[in-house]
Amino acid sequence: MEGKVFQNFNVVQSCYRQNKQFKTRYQREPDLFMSTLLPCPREKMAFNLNSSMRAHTLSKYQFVLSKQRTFYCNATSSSATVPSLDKNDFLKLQNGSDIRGVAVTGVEGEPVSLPEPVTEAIAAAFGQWLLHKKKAESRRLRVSVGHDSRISAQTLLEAVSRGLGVSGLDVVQFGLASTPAMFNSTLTEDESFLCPADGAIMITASHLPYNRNGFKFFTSDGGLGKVDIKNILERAADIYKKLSDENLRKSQRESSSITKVDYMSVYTSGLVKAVRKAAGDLEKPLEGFHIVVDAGNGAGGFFAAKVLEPLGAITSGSQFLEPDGMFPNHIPNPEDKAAMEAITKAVLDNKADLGIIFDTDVDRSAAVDSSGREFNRNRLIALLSAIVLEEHPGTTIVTDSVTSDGLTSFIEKKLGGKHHRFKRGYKNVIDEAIRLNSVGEESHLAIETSGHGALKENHWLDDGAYLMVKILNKLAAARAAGQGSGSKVLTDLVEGLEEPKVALELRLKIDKNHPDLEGSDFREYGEKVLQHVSNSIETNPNLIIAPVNYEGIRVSGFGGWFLLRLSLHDPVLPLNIEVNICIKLNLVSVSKLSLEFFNWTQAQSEDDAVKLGLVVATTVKEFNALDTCALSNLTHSS
Ligand SMILES: O=P(O)(O)OC[C@H]1O[C@H](O)[C@H](O)[C@@H](O)[C@@H]1O
Repeated sequence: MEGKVFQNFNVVQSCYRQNKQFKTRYQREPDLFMSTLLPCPREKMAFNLNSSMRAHTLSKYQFVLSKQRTFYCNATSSSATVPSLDKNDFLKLQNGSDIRGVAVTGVEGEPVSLPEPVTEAIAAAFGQWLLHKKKAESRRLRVSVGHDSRISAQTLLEAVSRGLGVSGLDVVQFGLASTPAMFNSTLTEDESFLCPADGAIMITASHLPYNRNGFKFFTSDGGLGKVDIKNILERAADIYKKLSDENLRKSQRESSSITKVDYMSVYTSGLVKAVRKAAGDLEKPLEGFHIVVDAGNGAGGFFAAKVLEPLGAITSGSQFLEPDGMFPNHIPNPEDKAAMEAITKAVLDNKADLGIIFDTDVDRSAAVDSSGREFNRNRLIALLSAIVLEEHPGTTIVTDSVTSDGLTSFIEKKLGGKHHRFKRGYKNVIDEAIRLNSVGEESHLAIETSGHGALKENHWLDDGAYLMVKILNKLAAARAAGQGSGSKVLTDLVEGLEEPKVALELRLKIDKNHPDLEGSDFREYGEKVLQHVSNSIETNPNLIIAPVNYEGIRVSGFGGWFLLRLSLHDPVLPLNIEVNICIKLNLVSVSKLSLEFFNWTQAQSEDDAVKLGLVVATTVKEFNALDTCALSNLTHSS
């Protein structure tokens, strides 16, 4: 592996140079350090504007002039003011285990909630949190920072780097990167790439619209969870307040080195090595395979040129590989219908063996076989389960709560594994798999219908690219064993998976301001709705409440099931309904398996879905704060 540090420069505030000893002392005492060193708002805003402009201008020439250069950013006065924000404003930026907000103007009714000063405070807070966590380290800490293709990426990258500098941490900028690569950088042992990083920040808002952005944080223990994110936002609110303290006007800033590193080359070479190893150390195990990639103009374009091509695959027909934060072609999201249609079309048009699609920051993925069948949602889980259960017979597969009944019988009856249907939320699913292992139940795969999937062998990292590597391994191994080419080996692996005829998700909004909430939290109201549905259904002889269920209420009946639960983030009760009428095939002569028969089963399934919808509509009708329009549309569609 060749070390490629292609740019290295230091951002040093001249006024701080005399305080070298200060730095060493306060590195160990972050709170004191922060309260003493934070600059005043006016200086700060000026610093933001000047430093980012100067850094930008200089960096253009640094590539040409030298590999290493030190320059100074002096804060000057400005009339700009930092908007007044309190702890609640910061806490509103939490989205489960991520931070998300509006980073640029342009969408009516969506004011910017993640401006540069807020970003700086959040990054400084992460630095402070990391210093606290790594108290025992005697050396200076470093944090890697990467971003996806969003139009606000560069501005936020600069603000994050300044914020980390405020906390006295060194910054290693990776540029365009994937979320899993950022986590990986906390594990890689290679000093020439300044790895391992003590912490990593990915600037991304996954598949959300162009005006949004946000952050994911990692240490070598994995992604930070909800509790730590809340802690960081609380710290950020305090830091931000101190930024407005006029008494700190004369404060000085820590020096911080910022180094740019081409880390994606390390990460991608790891993926290439994994496939070669699985194929018995063949240099080009995918030679002759035609695989098209759709990156949706996110960060995943690297997969074609840096992973597939070195392995020998033909990638012509790949599309939307260039980063473009306006996402002009489709949303980079395997859960999006238009996105899946686009990759399916590319596979069919190019007569490719396989199609691969990523979300914006490559922590999710899906695939399409040569006939245009999607490996997505339950079918992707079934495929990965089949691969993992071949390697680890009997292992437990942990999934989210909206997986189908057909998947359970496929995993348990066909593959001989155990299906543990847990909660929605990739972090919940991964943490549950880790917990199971810790109490002696072996689990090697945690995967969501959203396309987030993590393997024990890959440090429980939800990596869309690594999921695809597992699929490529299967293709390459089958070819090496002379078991034919193309994607048939994959399609055969999911043979027997029973898929629903009807699968729908309705998202029923709770009006947070409705008087029926009586000032209470929407979650409390949502829980009341769920309790009421449960009580009403208990006595219904046509319906069975799932005895083991980890969120909301899951009910079977009318040839299918529904799950009503509280959204992880929004004032919404998502309702999933799936129906697959079961016909005993031995009672139906093969001649009847015609289009007519297919249409009949479809119509029956739709009727059953409506019946399940009606059950919910009837039981929730007294809850006036719940918007049931989507349910009415369904039940009146029959
Ligand atoms: O609860 P919901 O609103 O349906 O959202 C649930 C989803 O939220 C985010 O997108 C997470 O990344 C997913 O892991 C999770 O499944």
